[in-house]
Amino acid sequence: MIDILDSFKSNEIANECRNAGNKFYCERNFFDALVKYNESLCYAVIDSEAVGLAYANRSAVYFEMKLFDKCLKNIELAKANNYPKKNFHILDKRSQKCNELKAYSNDQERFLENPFDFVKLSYNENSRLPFVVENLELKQNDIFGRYILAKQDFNVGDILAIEEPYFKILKSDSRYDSCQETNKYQRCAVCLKDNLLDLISCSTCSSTMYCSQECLKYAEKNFHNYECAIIMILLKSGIMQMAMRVFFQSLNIFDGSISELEQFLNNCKKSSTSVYDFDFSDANEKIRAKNCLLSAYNLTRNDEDSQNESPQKLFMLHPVLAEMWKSHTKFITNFISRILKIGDSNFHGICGWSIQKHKNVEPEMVGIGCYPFISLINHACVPNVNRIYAEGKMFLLVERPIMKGEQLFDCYRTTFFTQSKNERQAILFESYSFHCQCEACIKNYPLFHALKSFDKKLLKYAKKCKNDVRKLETDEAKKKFYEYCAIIQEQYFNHFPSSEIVLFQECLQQCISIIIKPKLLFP
Ligand SMILES: C[S@@+](CC[C@H](N)C(=O)[O-])C[C@H]1O[C@@H](n2cnc3c(N)ncnc32)[C@H](O)[C@@H]1O
Repeated sequence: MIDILDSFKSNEIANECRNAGNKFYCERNFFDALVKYNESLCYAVIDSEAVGLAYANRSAVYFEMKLFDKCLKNIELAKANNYPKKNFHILDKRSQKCNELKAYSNDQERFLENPFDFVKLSYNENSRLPFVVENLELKQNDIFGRYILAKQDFNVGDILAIEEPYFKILKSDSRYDSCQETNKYQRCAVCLKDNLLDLISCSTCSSTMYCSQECLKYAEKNFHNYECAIIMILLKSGIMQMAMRVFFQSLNIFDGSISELEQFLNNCKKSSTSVYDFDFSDANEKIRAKNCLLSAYNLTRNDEDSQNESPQKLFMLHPVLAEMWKSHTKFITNFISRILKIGDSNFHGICGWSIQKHKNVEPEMVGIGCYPFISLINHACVPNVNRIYAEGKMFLLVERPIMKGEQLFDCYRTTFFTQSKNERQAILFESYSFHCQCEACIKNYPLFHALKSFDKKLLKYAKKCKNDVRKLETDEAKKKFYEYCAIIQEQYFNHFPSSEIVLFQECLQQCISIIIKPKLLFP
């Protein structure tokens, strides 16, 4: 059973974690050392020596990693946070060495590339939705519900949207596939970035860290004011954690007034409200928050299987929430139940790349997010766009040519060349209650091994590219990305589906992974 008290500070645990970190440090396992030092920092009682010791030990790792600015910053933090004065000379010596070496080396900086220097919208932005290109429009029909239509031709490699979720949570629950229990000590609870593990702790609980004072203040204002006291239970509550986050953030838009939140939602009952009804270029934070709430609250949901878990137990753990529950039981029950139903078909797992060397091979699950624009895109087993995550944002990459008047389709779970039509139809119906009628399902496209080839020489080249692509350096991957886009664009109209095109599409995805992956890795 999870104990709510487990989430509070304890110098005994802080010391244990620091000792465990020291063992990793001696083995030069710097990643695990930093994770343990972060855990130690999180458990350390505010204003105690344990806080300073955790920062000091982190500075030692950054020194070894030649991350001199981070080392110096952590030395300052150690000194400002009760590191024993009698040992200041150790930090002063490290600081001096750091400054000497720093003058000769800016080696590490070249690894800190921002993926969004490469990943940019390919066309003018929509003036009201600055994260989406302008020549797309929202439509609706009986088969698909809402859908997104292209108002111009788009080419392979184009980027049509870069969406950042307003509602998102960091997951630290290993019951989820590839999600690490220690994520809470590896990533910022607000922006989900790792900041090379240079995180600061919540001053009250022992399970929440941030990459900056800005993120810490944002959390305290927007959700952590409620979450802090019940964080251990929330972290283990599965998708309920996300529903509760949406509730807390929504409540804080109205400065904690549940009556105002209820009234606001009652006044905006129009069920078809989508991102296209709002102006997201408005810089006013409150207006943006209300727009995000309404565009998430009106995402499609399947009301058929109605019974969801009640959040009552969670509300009873917190005096302010317990009062709210008593006065607004029906509203809260309906709100949480609606978010859970919306989540079933709309929330996306957020993937990220570990900065630990041996774990940087496959993306890991980092969190859950709500992306109200990307959620308007329907499924096809033969998609024309691909959803890709980088630094908590999701971008839409065109992976086969899209003609003016065509609908955008992404792939929810099943692609035509890896699963048979029957399998795909069963999975989609069970998870989303629709019968897929995409071109792959109607024309019964073959599985990969049965796909036709149209040019033996090109097929040989595609296989070689597929083999070599993982080993590319970032600059080579950027060049190859454009080469593969051009091949797919040129061959698509006469030769899709074919082995060559599917292989080049896979190469394209690999190139993007190489471009967006962190380069500075910890042993
Ligand atoms: C993420 S939403 C997509 C946008 C949705 N059409 C809307 O109106 O908001 C997912 C839901 O859209 C519908 N959907 C998605 N792909 C579909 C398809 N290929 N055929 C029919 N319905 C589809 C299903 O109801 C599914 O649960």
